[in-house]
Amino acid sequence: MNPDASGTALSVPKAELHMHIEGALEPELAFECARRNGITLPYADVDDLRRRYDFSNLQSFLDLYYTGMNVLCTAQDFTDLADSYLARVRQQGVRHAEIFFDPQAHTSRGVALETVLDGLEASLATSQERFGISTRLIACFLRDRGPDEAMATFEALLPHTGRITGVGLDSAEDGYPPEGFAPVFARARQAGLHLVAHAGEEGPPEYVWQALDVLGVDRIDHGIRAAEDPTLLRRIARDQVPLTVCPLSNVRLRCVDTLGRHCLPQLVDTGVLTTINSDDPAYFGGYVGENYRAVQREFGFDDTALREFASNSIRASFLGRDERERLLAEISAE
Ligand code: HPA
Ligand SMILES: [Zn+2]
Repeated sequence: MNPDASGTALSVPKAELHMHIEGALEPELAFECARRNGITLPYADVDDLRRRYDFSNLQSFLDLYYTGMNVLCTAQDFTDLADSYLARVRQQGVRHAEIFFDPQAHTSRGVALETVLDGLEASLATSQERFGISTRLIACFLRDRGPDEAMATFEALLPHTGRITGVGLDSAEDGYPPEGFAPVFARARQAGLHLVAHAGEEGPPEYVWQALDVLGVDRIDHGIRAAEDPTLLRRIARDQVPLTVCPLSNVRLRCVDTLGRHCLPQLVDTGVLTTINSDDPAYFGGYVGENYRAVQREFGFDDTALREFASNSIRASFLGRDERERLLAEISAE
Protein backbone atom coordinates (compact mmCIF):
# COMPACT_ATOMS: atom_id res chain seq x y z
CA MET A 1 0.00 0.00 0.00
CA ASN A 2 1.17 3.51 -0.72
CA PRO A 3 2.58 4.92 2.54
CA ASP A 4 1.11 8.30 1.65
CA ALA A 5 -2.36 6.91 1.10
CA SER A 6 -3.59 8.07 4.49
CA GLY A 7 -2.59 11.64 3.61
CA THR A 8 -4.29 11.28 0.25
CA ALA A 9 -7.59 10.41 1.91
CA LEU A 10 -7.69 13.88 3.37
CA SER A 11 -5.72 15.88 0.82
CA VAL A 12 -7.18 14.70 -2.50
CA PRO A 13 -9.57 17.33 -3.91
CA LYS A 14 -13.09 15.97 -3.64
CA ALA A 15 -16.78 16.76 -3.67
CA GLU A 16 -19.19 15.74 -0.97
CA LEU A 17 -22.58 14.83 -2.46
CA HIS A 18 -24.44 13.28 0.44
CA MET A 19 -24.57 15.20 3.66
CA HIS A 20 -27.53 16.57 5.58
CA ILE A 21 -26.67 19.98 6.98
CA GLU A 22 -28.83 19.28 10.04
CA GLY A 23 -26.65 16.21 10.59
CA ALA A 24 -23.59 18.45 10.94
CA LEU A 25 -25.01 19.90 14.18
CA GLU A 26 -22.31 19.21 16.74
CA PRO A 27 -23.48 19.04 20.38
CA GLU A 28 -21.55 22.20 21.27
CA LEU A 29 -23.43 24.27 18.66
CA ALA A 30 -26.72 22.57 19.59
CA PHE A 31 -26.34 23.74 23.19
CA GLU A 32 -25.25 27.20 22.05
CA CYS A 33 -28.35 27.58 19.83
CA ALA A 34 -30.55 26.20 22.62
CA ARG A 35 -29.13 28.82 25.01
CA ARG A 36 -29.64 31.76 22.71
CA ASN A 37 -33.15 30.65 21.69
CA GLY A 38 -34.28 29.85 25.24
CA ILE A 39 -34.87 26.19 24.45
CA THR A 40 -34.21 23.36 26.88
CA LEU A 41 -32.75 20.28 25.26
CA PRO A 42 -33.72 16.98 26.91
CA TYR A 43 -30.03 16.21 27.61
CA ALA A 44 -27.92 17.21 30.61
CA ASP A 45 -24.96 18.48 28.62
CA VAL A 46 -22.76 17.93 25.58
CA ASP A 47 -21.31 14.66 26.93
CA ASP A 48 -24.75 13.31 27.80
CA LEU A 49 -25.93 14.03 24.25
CA ARG A 50 -22.85 12.42 22.69
CA ARG A 51 -23.34 9.30 24.80
CA ARG A 52 -26.71 8.80 23.12
CA TYR A 53 -25.12 8.40 19.69
CA ASP A 54 -25.60 4.67 19.89
CA PHE A 55 -28.14 3.77 17.25
CA SER A 56 -29.96 0.50 16.56
CA ASN A 57 -31.36 1.50 13.16
CA LEU A 58 -32.27 4.50 11.00
CA GLN A 59 -35.34 5.43 13.06
CA SER A 60 -33.44 5.51 16.35
CA PHE A 61 -31.07 8.02 14.76
CA LEU A 62 -33.87 10.08 13.20
CA ASP A 63 -35.54 10.46 16.61
CA LEU A 64 -32.39 12.13 17.97
CA TYR A 65 -31.73 14.04 14.75
CA TYR A 66 -35.18 15.68 14.74
CA THR A 67 -34.99 16.45 18.46
CA GLY A 68 -31.56 18.01 18.07
CA MET A 69 -32.57 20.30 15.23
CA ASN A 70 -35.38 21.85 17.30
CA VAL A 71 -32.75 24.34 18.50
CA LEU A 72 -32.32 25.74 14.95
CA CYS A 73 -34.66 28.72 14.92
CA THR A 74 -33.05 31.82 13.46
CA ALA A 75 -31.26 32.50 10.20
CA GLN A 76 -28.08 32.94 12.28
CA ASP A 77 -28.41 29.37 13.61
CA PHE A 78 -28.45 28.02 10.05
CA THR A 79 -25.56 30.26 9.04
CA ASP A 80 -23.48 29.05 12.00
CA LEU A 81 -24.35 25.45 11.19
CA ALA A 82 -23.21 25.73 7.57
CA ASP A 83 -20.07 27.65 8.57
CA SER A 84 -19.19 24.97 11.09
CA TYR A 85 -19.48 22.24 8.43
CA LEU A 86 -17.45 24.16 5.84
CA ALA A 87 -14.70 24.99 8.34
CA ARG A 88 -14.31 21.27 9.12
CA VAL A 89 -14.25 19.93 5.58
CA ARG A 90 -11.98 22.57 4.12
CA GLN A 91 -9.23 20.65 5.94
CA GLN A 92 -10.27 17.43 4.22
CA GLY A 93 -9.83 18.39 0.59
CA VAL A 94 -13.48 19.23 -0.05
CA ARG A 95 -13.74 21.66 -2.98
CA HIS A 96 -17.44 21.28 -3.67
CA ALA A 97 -20.42 20.30 -1.51
CA GLU A 98 -23.99 19.51 -2.50
CA ILE A 99 -25.80 19.98 0.76
CA PHE A 100 -29.16 18.46 1.73
CA PHE A 101 -31.60 20.25 3.96
CA ASP A 102 -35.02 19.16 5.23
CA PRO A 103 -37.53 22.03 4.76
CA GLN A 104 -40.41 20.17 6.43
CA ALA A 105 -38.39 19.48 9.56
CA HIS A 106 -38.31 23.24 10.10
CA THR A 107 -41.58 24.53 8.65
CA SER A 108 -43.50 21.89 10.66
CA ARG A 109 -42.27 23.56 13.87
CA GLY A 110 -42.93 27.11 12.73
CA VAL A 111 -39.58 28.10 11.23
CA ALA A 112 -40.20 29.78 7.87
CA LEU A 113 -38.64 28.34 4.73
CA GLU A 114 -37.18 31.81 4.04
CA THR A 115 -35.41 31.79 7.41
CA VAL A 116 -33.77 28.46 6.58
CA LEU A 117 -32.79 29.49 3.05
CA ASP A 118 -31.60 32.96 4.06
CA GLY A 119 -29.55 31.54 6.90
CA LEU A 120 -27.90 28.81 4.85
CA GLU A 121 -27.25 31.19 1.96
CA ALA A 122 -25.61 33.76 4.20
CA SER A 123 -22.93 31.13 4.73
CA LEU A 124 -22.89 29.42 1.34
CA ALA A 125 -22.87 32.58 -0.80
CA THR A 126 -19.25 33.21 0.25
CA SER A 127 -18.12 29.61 0.76
CA GLN A 128 -15.82 29.80 -2.26
CA GLU A 129 -14.01 32.92 -1.03
CA ARG A 130 -13.81 31.92 2.62
CA PHE A 131 -13.27 28.17 2.40
CA GLY A 132 -12.39 27.41 -1.22
CA ILE A 133 -15.55 25.30 -1.49
CA SER A 134 -18.32 25.78 -4.05
CA THR A 135 -21.74 24.80 -2.74
CA ARG A 136 -25.23 23.88 -3.89
CA LEU A 137 -28.40 23.13 -1.94
CA ILE A 138 -30.72 20.15 -2.38
CA ALA A 139 -34.13 20.28 -0.65
CA CYS A 140 -35.23 16.85 0.56
CA PHE A 141 -38.80 15.71 1.10
CA LEU A 142 -39.44 13.68 4.25
CA ARG A 143 -40.91 10.48 2.82
CA ASP A 144 -42.61 9.51 6.10
CA ARG A 145 -44.73 12.69 5.90
CA GLY A 146 -46.19 11.49 2.62
CA PRO A 147 -46.56 12.65 -1.00
CA ASP A 148 -49.21 15.33 -0.35
CA GLU A 149 -47.04 17.21 2.10
CA ALA A 150 -44.09 16.79 -0.27
CA MET A 151 -46.13 18.46 -3.02
CA ALA A 152 -47.13 21.32 -0.70
CA THR A 153 -43.47 21.74 0.21
CA PHE A 154 -42.54 21.80 -3.47
CA GLU A 155 -45.12 24.55 -4.06
CA ALA A 156 -43.56 26.55 -1.22
CA LEU A 157 -40.13 26.02 -2.79
CA LEU A 158 -41.26 27.11 -6.27
CA PRO A 159 -40.51 30.83 -5.76
CA HIS A 160 -37.03 29.77 -4.58
CA THR A 161 -36.03 27.24 -7.23
CA GLY A 162 -33.17 29.50 -8.27
CA ARG A 163 -31.68 28.96 -4.82
CA ILE A 164 -31.59 25.16 -5.00
CA THR A 165 -30.02 22.78 -7.50
CA GLY A 166 -32.26 19.80 -6.87
CA VAL A 167 -34.68 17.87 -4.72
CA GLY A 168 -34.20 14.65 -2.79
CA LEU A 169 -36.10 12.15 -0.68
CA ASP A 170 -34.99 11.15 2.80
CA SER A 171 -36.06 10.15 6.35
CA ALA A 172 -37.55 6.76 7.34
CA GLU A 173 -37.36 4.50 4.30
CA ASP A 174 -38.95 1.13 4.96
CA GLY A 175 -42.68 1.25 4.23
CA TYR A 176 -42.36 4.47 2.22
CA PRO A 177 -41.62 3.41 -1.37
CA PRO A 178 -40.44 6.06 -3.83
CA GLU A 179 -43.27 5.53 -6.35
CA GLY A 180 -45.75 7.62 -4.35
CA PHE A 181 -43.55 10.65 -4.94
CA ALA A 182 -43.63 10.39 -8.75
CA PRO A 183 -45.90 13.44 -9.21
CA VAL A 184 -43.75 15.78 -7.12
CA PHE A 185 -40.54 14.54 -8.74
CA ALA A 186 -42.10 15.09 -12.18
CA ARG A 187 -42.91 18.66 -11.21
CA ALA A 188 -39.39 19.21 -9.92
CA ARG A 189 -37.96 17.90 -13.20
CA GLN A 190 -40.21 20.28 -15.15
CA ALA A 191 -38.87 23.11 -13.01
CA GLY A 192 -35.37 22.22 -14.22
CA LEU A 193 -34.17 20.74 -10.93
CA HIS A 194 -31.88 17.75 -10.50
CA LEU A 195 -33.36 14.70 -8.79
CA VAL A 196 -31.86 12.42 -6.17
CA ALA A 197 -33.41 9.99 -3.68
CA HIS A 198 -32.32 7.89 -0.72
CA ALA A 199 -33.04 4.30 -1.69
CA GLY A 200 -31.67 0.94 -0.65
CA GLU A 201 -30.26 2.18 2.66
CA GLU A 202 -32.65 0.11 4.80
CA GLY A 203 -35.26 -0.40 2.10
CA PRO A 204 -35.24 -3.27 -0.44
CA PRO A 205 -33.70 -3.25 -3.93
CA GLU A 206 -37.24 -2.69 -5.29
CA TYR A 207 -37.06 0.88 -3.92
CA VAL A 208 -33.89 1.49 -5.92
CA TRP A 209 -35.62 0.24 -9.08
CA GLN A 210 -38.49 2.64 -8.37
CA ALA A 211 -36.18 5.59 -7.74
CA LEU A 212 -34.57 4.90 -11.13
CA ASP A 213 -37.57 3.94 -13.24
CA VAL A 214 -40.46 5.81 -11.62
CA LEU A 215 -38.80 8.93 -10.20
CA GLY A 216 -36.03 9.08 -12.83
CA VAL A 217 -33.35 10.21 -10.40
CA ASP A 218 -29.88 11.36 -11.45
CA ARG A 219 -28.20 9.74 -8.43
CA ILE A 220 -29.10 7.22 -5.75
CA ASP A 221 -28.26 8.12 -2.16
CA HIS A 222 -26.85 5.06 -0.35
CA GLY A 223 -28.13 2.32 -2.69
CA ILE A 224 -26.14 -0.34 -0.87
CA ARG A 225 -28.94 -2.89 -0.94
CA ALA A 226 -28.70 -2.83 -4.75
CA ALA A 227 -25.81 -5.21 -4.14
CA GLU A 228 -28.42 -7.90 -3.33
CA ASP A 229 -29.84 -7.75 -6.86
CA PRO A 230 -27.32 -8.60 -9.61
CA THR A 231 -29.60 -7.34 -12.40
CA LEU A 232 -30.06 -4.02 -10.64
CA LEU A 233 -26.36 -3.69 -9.96
CA ARG A 234 -25.54 -4.33 -13.62
CA ARG A 235 -28.09 -1.70 -14.63
CA ILE A 236 -26.56 0.88 -12.25
CA ALA A 237 -23.08 0.10 -13.52
CA ARG A 238 -24.16 0.13 -17.18
CA ASP A 239 -25.90 3.50 -16.89
CA GLN A 240 -23.23 4.89 -14.57
CA VAL A 241 -25.86 6.05 -12.11
CA PRO A 242 -23.79 7.44 -9.23
CA LEU A 243 -24.24 5.98 -5.75
CA THR A 244 -23.50 8.32 -2.85
CA VAL A 245 -22.29 5.78 -0.32
CA CYS A 246 -21.82 6.68 3.35
CA PRO A 247 -19.77 3.89 4.94
CA LEU A 248 -19.57 5.09 8.56
CA SER A 249 -23.29 5.91 8.52
CA ASN A 250 -24.11 2.41 7.30
CA VAL A 251 -22.15 0.90 10.18
CA ARG A 252 -23.56 3.28 12.85
CA LEU A 253 -27.15 2.68 11.69
CA ARG A 254 -26.47 -1.06 11.51
CA CYS A 255 -27.33 -1.32 7.83
CA VAL A 256 -24.18 -3.47 7.76
CA ASP A 257 -22.77 -5.54 10.65
CA THR A 258 -19.23 -4.28 10.30
CA LEU A 259 -17.36 -2.09 7.86
CA GLY A 260 -15.54 -5.21 6.65
CA ARG A 261 -18.87 -6.62 5.43
CA HIS A 262 -19.78 -3.45 3.53
CA CYS A 263 -20.48 -3.97 -0.18
CA LEU A 264 -18.20 -1.09 -1.23
CA PRO A 265 -15.51 -3.35 -2.81
CA GLN A 266 -18.25 -5.24 -4.69
CA LEU A 267 -19.62 -1.96 -6.04
CA VAL A 268 -16.18 -0.91 -7.21
CA ASP A 269 -15.48 -4.31 -8.78
CA THR A 270 -18.80 -4.20 -10.63
CA GLY A 271 -17.90 -0.85 -12.18
CA VAL A 272 -20.45 1.23 -10.26
CA LEU A 273 -19.74 4.96 -10.16
CA THR A 274 -19.22 5.01 -6.40
CA THR A 275 -18.67 8.07 -4.21
CA ILE A 276 -17.78 8.31 -0.51
CA ASN A 277 -19.67 10.69 1.77
CA SER A 278 -20.46 11.35 5.42
CA ASP A 279 -24.31 11.58 5.60
CA ASP A 280 -24.63 13.08 9.11
CA PRO A 281 -21.04 13.73 10.16
CA ALA A 282 -21.73 15.05 13.67
CA TYR A 283 -23.58 11.84 14.55
CA PHE A 284 -21.71 9.06 12.76
CA GLY A 285 -18.14 9.43 13.92
CA GLY A 286 -16.58 11.40 11.11
CA TYR A 287 -16.68 13.83 8.26
CA VAL A 288 -16.01 12.83 4.64
CA GLY A 289 -12.25 12.58 5.19
CA GLU A 290 -12.73 10.10 8.02
CA ASN A 291 -14.97 8.05 5.71
CA TYR A 292 -12.21 7.91 3.07
CA ARG A 293 -9.71 6.95 5.77
CA ALA A 294 -11.94 4.26 7.24
CA VAL A 295 -12.49 2.47 3.93
CA GLN A 296 -8.84 2.84 3.03
CA ARG A 297 -7.84 1.16 6.30
CA GLU A 298 -10.51 -1.52 6.13
CA PHE A 299 -10.11 -2.53 2.49
CA GLY A 300 -6.55 -1.45 1.74
CA PHE A 301 -7.57 0.94 -1.03
CA ASP A 302 -4.40 2.51 -2.43
CA ASP A 303 -3.75 6.03 -3.57
CA THR A 304 -5.16 5.36 -7.04
CA ALA A 305 -8.38 3.96 -5.64
CA LEU A 306 -8.86 6.95 -3.33
CA ARG A 307 -8.29 9.31 -6.25
CA GLU A 308 -10.88 7.37 -8.22
CA PHE A 309 -13.48 7.90 -5.47
CA ALA A 310 -12.61 11.60 -5.53
CA SER A 311 -12.81 11.79 -9.34
CA ASN A 312 -16.15 9.99 -9.21
CA SER A 313 -17.45 12.59 -6.77
CA ILE A 314 -16.63 15.35 -9.26
CA ARG A 315 -18.11 13.42 -12.23
CA ALA A 316 -21.29 12.70 -10.24
CA SER A 317 -21.71 16.31 -9.12
CA PHE A 318 -24.16 18.80 -10.59
CA LEU A 319 -21.36 21.22 -11.42
CA GLY A 320 -21.08 22.52 -14.98
CA ARG A 321 -18.62 20.90 -17.36
CA ASP A 322 -15.89 23.51 -16.98
CA GLU A 323 -15.92 23.35 -13.20
CA ARG A 324 -15.90 19.55 -13.29
CA GLU A 325 -12.94 19.51 -15.64
CA ARG A 326 -11.04 22.04 -13.55
CA LEU A 327 -11.47 19.91 -10.44
CA LEU A 328 -10.64 16.66 -12.24
CA ALA A 329 -7.43 18.29 -13.47
CA GLU A 330 -6.63 19.29 -9.87
CA ILE A 331 -6.98 15.67 -8.80
CA SER A 332 -4.65 14.49 -11.59
CA ALA A 333 -2.10 17.15 -10.71
CA GLU A 334 -2.12 16.39 -6.98
O1 HPA B 1 -29.21 8.39 6.60
C1 HPA B 1 -30.31 8.96 6.43
N1 HPA B 1 -31.31 8.32 5.83
C2 HPA B 1 -32.49 8.89 5.64
N2 HPA B 1 -32.76 10.10 6.03
C3 HPA B 1 -31.83 10.81 6.64
N3 HPA B 1 -31.85 12.06 7.12
C4 HPA B 1 -30.67 12.31 7.63
N4 HPA B 1 -29.88 11.23 7.50
C5 HPA B 1 -30.58 10.28 6.87
ZN1 LIG C 1 -28.62 10.63 3.95
